[in-house]
Amino acid sequence: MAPDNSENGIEYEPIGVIHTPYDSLEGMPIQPTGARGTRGTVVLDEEYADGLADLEGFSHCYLLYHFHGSDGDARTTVEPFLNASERGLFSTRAPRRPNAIGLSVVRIESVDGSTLKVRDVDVLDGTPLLDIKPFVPAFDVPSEVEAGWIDEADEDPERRRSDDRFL
Ligand SMILES: C[S@@+](CC[C@H](N)C(=O)[O-])C[C@H]1O[C@@H](n2cnc3c(N)ncnc32)[C@H](O)[C@@H]1O
Repeated sequence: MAPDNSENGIEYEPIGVIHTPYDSLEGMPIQPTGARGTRGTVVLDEEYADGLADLEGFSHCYLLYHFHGSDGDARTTVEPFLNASERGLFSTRAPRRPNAIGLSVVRIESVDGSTLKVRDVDVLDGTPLLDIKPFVPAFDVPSEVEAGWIDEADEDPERRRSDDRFL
């Protein structure tokens, strides 16, 4: 049943769970570009299964989820995986944040009942799912893009692997 968010603050309930081959933070990819080909299964709670209708026509979708292995944290700087210096939290994708919400663009392989099979997943097995949205180039890809300090980062995001610094 959907949560009642009408009063005092916001409370989300997971709508499903993301299964992946990654059962440890050590050595896993840090972004979908580093997880190319990795298969995952998104299992939606039955009550939301009808919401997957029409998604099969899209090649990619966003998964929004809760970083369940990381405590929420109000610190405003972090040392990200890609650089050996502190950065402002909101210029990073670090999992330890005030609201531990992650997002990944993944490739859709199939939709079957309440199950969505995807590729290129960069999340831990058992990650609670908050939402799914289609990736739409006409909505989501701006014509000119700069990626700040990440454009000049020390490390290649495709090759860089995770550790447990954000536990
Ligand atoms: C840098 S974050 C990026 C995730 C997502 N693509 C984003 O931009 O929000 C990816 C890292 O978060 C960590 N991670 C993945 N799933 C997690 C989970 N469920 N709980 C805590 N940490 C997680 C792992 O260290 C992984 O390498």
